[in-house]
Amino acid sequence: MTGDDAVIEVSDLCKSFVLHHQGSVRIDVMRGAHLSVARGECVALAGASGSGKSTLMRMIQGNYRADAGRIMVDGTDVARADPREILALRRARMGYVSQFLRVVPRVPTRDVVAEPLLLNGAAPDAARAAAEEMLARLNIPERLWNLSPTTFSGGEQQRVNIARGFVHPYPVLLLDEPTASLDPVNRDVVLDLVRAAKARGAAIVGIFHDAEARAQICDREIDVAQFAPAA
Ligand SMILES: Nc1ncnc2c1ncn2[C@@H]1O[C@H](COP(=O)(O)OP(=O)(O)OP(=O)(O)O)[C@@H](O)[C@H]1O
Repeated sequence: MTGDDAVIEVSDLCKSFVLHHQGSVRIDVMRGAHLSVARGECVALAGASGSGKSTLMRMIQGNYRADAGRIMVDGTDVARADPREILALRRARMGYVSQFLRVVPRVPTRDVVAEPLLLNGAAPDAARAAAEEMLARLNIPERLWNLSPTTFSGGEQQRVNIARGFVHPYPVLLLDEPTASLDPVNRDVVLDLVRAAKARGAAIVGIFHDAEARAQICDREIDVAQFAPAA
């Protein structure tokens, strides 16, 4: 694949952490990391625990700052973008699904899921209807839709997160263990959502400890350990 058709293009990426409260110890996590993801492709970040999968994903998301290198995401260099540009990218073009739900307390589940559509200009009725369809698809009982998801079970919260991540057609999706706490039925729903996102052209980067899920939906695996400075 050439860089021209890549939606995500990471190059020469370096990251170390300095532990200021522990004698300023420096941990070099990666040097010269690179990654290319095209439209419609799902790439898994693989590698042993501690090799830097989450760190790389958080840098693509703009949560961790890169020490050097480029992180092009749908035309924006996240490594150099200011916070406003990163927020704009996340709002319209880069969805993120983690295992854990973080929401404003007391907002009903239906509104939590509709929010990405409303932020992107959808009409309230259409956004609510799309949110309900997604919640039904992910088997969240209708009696829960008016409640805040803060008291939901781990698997329910994860499904609300997934509904929120897939309700808007983001061209880029970052998935951090999206099937971790799910039963087989809901896991298959999520795998179908990923397949549909690929079919509409989304570029996806994911961390999947579930090897079978990874085999079903990922086109390639990148072993992040190859970017370790000592390697
Ligand atoms: N915020 C942080 N501050 C300091 N060190 C960090 C931070 N985040 C990650 N690290 C270090 O960076 C290295 C890579 O961690 P990371 O969480 O990216 O690995 P991982 O491959 O995702 O691991 P796992 O599969 O166990 O989740 C580890 O040595 C970790 O201690």
